[in-house]
This record gives sequence, C-alpha cells and structure tokens, in this order.
Amino acid sequence: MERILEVQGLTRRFGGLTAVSNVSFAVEKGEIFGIIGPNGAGKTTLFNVIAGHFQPSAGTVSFLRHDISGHSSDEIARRGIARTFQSVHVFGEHTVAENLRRAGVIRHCHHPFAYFSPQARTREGKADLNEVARFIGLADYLDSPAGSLAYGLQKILGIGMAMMVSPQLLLMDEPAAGLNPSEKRAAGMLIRRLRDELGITILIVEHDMPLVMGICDRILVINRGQQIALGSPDEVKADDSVIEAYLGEDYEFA
Ligand SMILES: Nc1ncnc2c1ncn2[C@@H]1O[C@H](COP(=O)(O)OP(=O)(O)OP(=O)(O)O)[C@@H](O)[C@H]1O
Repeated sequence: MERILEVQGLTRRFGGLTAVSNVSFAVEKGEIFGIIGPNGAGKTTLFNVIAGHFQPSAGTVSFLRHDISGHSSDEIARRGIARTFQSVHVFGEHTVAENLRRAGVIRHCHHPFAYFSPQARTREGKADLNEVARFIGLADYLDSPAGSLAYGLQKILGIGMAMMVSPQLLLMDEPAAGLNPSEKRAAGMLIRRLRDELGITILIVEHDMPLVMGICDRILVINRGQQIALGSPDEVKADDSVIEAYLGEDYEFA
C-alpha cells in the first residue's frame, strides 16, 4: 500500500481557540477514509487546512510524499486534490454541461472570470465531460440549467465538477447532508464507484453514521480538535471514548 496523504501534528488556531490540535494520520491510496466527530469538533477546519483554504498553525500535510503544508488551494488542486462542499456550489443559471466544463477549467486559471476569457476556453479540463456526466448519471441533463435539478442531483453534479480535474484524492464535506434516504444510498454507491472504478482515494467528513460505517475502510474520530480514535468502523463503533463523546450508548447504526 502506498501512502497518498500524511498529516503530522496538524494544529490550527483561531485566536485563542484551538480548532484542530496535533492531529496525525495517514491515508493509503485507494482507501475511503472517514472523519467523524460532534459539531464543532474541527472536522471542516481540518479539511480546509488540507485543501489549502487555511494555513496550518503547526504541523505538516504531505501529498504523495511532497510537503504541501501552507500551499494555496489552487496549487493543491493542481497536484491532484479536489473537494466537494457541504452545501450545493453549482452555478444555477448555467447548464449542467457548462458547470462541468467550468470546473475543469478553473484548475488552470486564477481570476474569477477566467472561464469566460478566450484563453480559458481553449484549455479544457483533463476529464471528458460526457464521460463524467455518464458516470454520475446526469448525461440526460447536460443542457438543463443546473438550478432546475433536484437538490440531490445538484449535489451529485458537485461531485462531477470535482471529477473534472481528474483528482487522485477527493475531499468530500458531508456529501449526504440535505439528502433524503434514497439519495443518500445513491450518493454512497457513487462514492464507492469513484474508488472502485476510477481508483480515486476518498477522504470524507460525514455525520450520517450508516453511510460512513457502510463505506469507509477506516475512520478517524475527533472531539474538541483532538483525535480520540482511529480504526475500522467496527473498532470505532466499539470504542468507549467514541461512544461517550459522540455516538451515545444507544446509538443505532442500522
Ligand atoms: N474561520 C473561523 N474563525 C474562527 N473560528 C472558527 C473558524 N472556523 C471554525 N471555527 C471554530 O473552530 C471550531 C471547529 O469548527 P469546525 O467547523 O471545524 O467543526 P466541525 O467539526 O466541522 O463542525 P460541524 O460538524 O458542525 O460542521 C468551532 O469552535 C468553530 O467555531
């Protein structure tokens, strides 16, 4: 197994608050790796430091053995790390095809209107738009305005947009948030296919326990910025400190 991501002693402070405190873990290539913990535990902050949206206060992040700590989010994306967002981040008035194309181009351009510039139009993303649309099941919607899709499909489109940069590592921030039960099942299956069929390594922050426990190979649990457990779903479910901090004695995983 090859390590794709290594986080060492990562700390992020906001003034007097330590949102992430000395967190260390490594993700193997091809893993679906979950991060769980109560509200305010520091999960999104950890994600944002890995993705280059926040500088670390201390510690390092290495991607494929290159130290990427403190690099800009653009640089990190160019190296092969993409992310999806908890809330929908599509351009509602643009078609599904335009959203996908735009997501593939942004990686190469820096200013906000880059997509509309003549240079940008000549540079296509690495992934094939039609293949991505087929993979995520939106091939029949390519000409529809993204804003006309159901919320669940807009979140699926967000995953497709991240795929347009052909990432090796995909950071997914609460992919199941706001979805109904059948949409959650579909999202879980899509995440598995991203790994199984495309070989994309997945790092996922999620509150939906059946989804996390069902798809993750290993799970890191954090509470108040500190890591309290790391292991397989079964190990984490049985860990006393996890039950106390997060899951509760009578937690149902089904
Ligand atoms: N930009 C910021 N400025 C100041 N404090 C912040 C900032 N971002 C997060 N925090 C604080 O850091 C702590 C961790 O927040 P974070 O959003 O990372 O938690 P989380 O585990 O993702 O929570 P949730 O599950 O509710 O999304 C919280 O106390 C939060 O208020």
